[in-house]
Amino acid sequence: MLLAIDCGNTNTVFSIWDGESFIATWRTSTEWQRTADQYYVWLSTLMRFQDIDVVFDEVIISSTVPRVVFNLRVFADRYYGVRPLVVGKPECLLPAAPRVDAGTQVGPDRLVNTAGAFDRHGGNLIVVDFGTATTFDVVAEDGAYVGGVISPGVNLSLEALHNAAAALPHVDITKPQAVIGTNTVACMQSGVFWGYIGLVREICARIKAERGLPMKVVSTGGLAPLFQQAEDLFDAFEDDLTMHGLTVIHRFNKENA
Ligand SMILES: Nc1ncnc2c1ncn2[C@@H]1O[C@H](COP(=O)(O)OP(=O)(O)O)[C@@H](O)[C@H]1O
Ligand SMILES: CC(C)(COP(=O)(O)O)[C@@H](O)C(=O)NCCC(=O)O
Ligand SMILES: [K+]
Repeated sequence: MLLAIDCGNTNTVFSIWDGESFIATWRTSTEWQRTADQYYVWLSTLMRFQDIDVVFDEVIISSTVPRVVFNLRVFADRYYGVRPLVVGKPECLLPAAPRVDAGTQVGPDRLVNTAGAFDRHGGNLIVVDFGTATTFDVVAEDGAYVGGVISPGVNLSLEALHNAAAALPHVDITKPQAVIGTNTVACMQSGVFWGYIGLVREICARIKAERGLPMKVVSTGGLAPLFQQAEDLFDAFEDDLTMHGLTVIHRFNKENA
């Protein structure tokens, strides 16, 4: 049984893959201080609660937060006797090598999204991931990551307004009824929500023009559902894209080890 761990800057997701489907998925906040023992107590409690009695013989990790990887490695080793595969490390093979500037460290989540999206849709894709940051990953014809765009995340933008302006409150994002807000909260939600609609439309159009090709746009990440219901920006929405990518990379490494 495979345990797949996707650690973003805000949330860490654990999924159990039985070779054909995910039998369970749990989410916790990302905290680099969390120890191997704390991960185990948390995960084993949830597994018992859902009557899931499985043994992990493989673990794969993607982490945008380098500091958490050490404790996740200890967790895999101490409790399951497994040496995990860590995306971005030299020993973890990728189905297609990224084509970027020499010395660039591409975020592992972006490499994983690329592998997952190419497996499902083939090449010439834009993957938009609404996580802590909003990232655009450009996937070439052959499945290679060839660059992209990093924008501030939706919640990060709202937090920045709140932190920098004394009179602006903490606000949760939602789709506003109108563009013209008639109170402070509505004004802030409108600025961020409709601003993001414009950002996504403009960036995707420019990427397509730069590549000179028709491209499919796939969305994923914690806040993707909010934008999926809003406008015709995406050809597909996949909330499990990163997890799927982890299983693709895991399979590729097994087949090519
Ligand atoms: N179901 C949800 N509803 C509302 N906000 C969410 C939900 N899931 C995640 N978020 C928020 O969306 C943002 C991105 O989350 P996530 O995709 O988990 O980020 P990351 O992968 O960078 O850790 C975070 O600010 C998080 O608080
Ligand atoms: C851009 C990111 C911060 C996005 O992280 P996330 O929103 O998934 O937490 C992450 O992919 C990262 O740290 N990337 C390294 C730089 C790069 O990808 O070019
Ligand atoms: K992201």
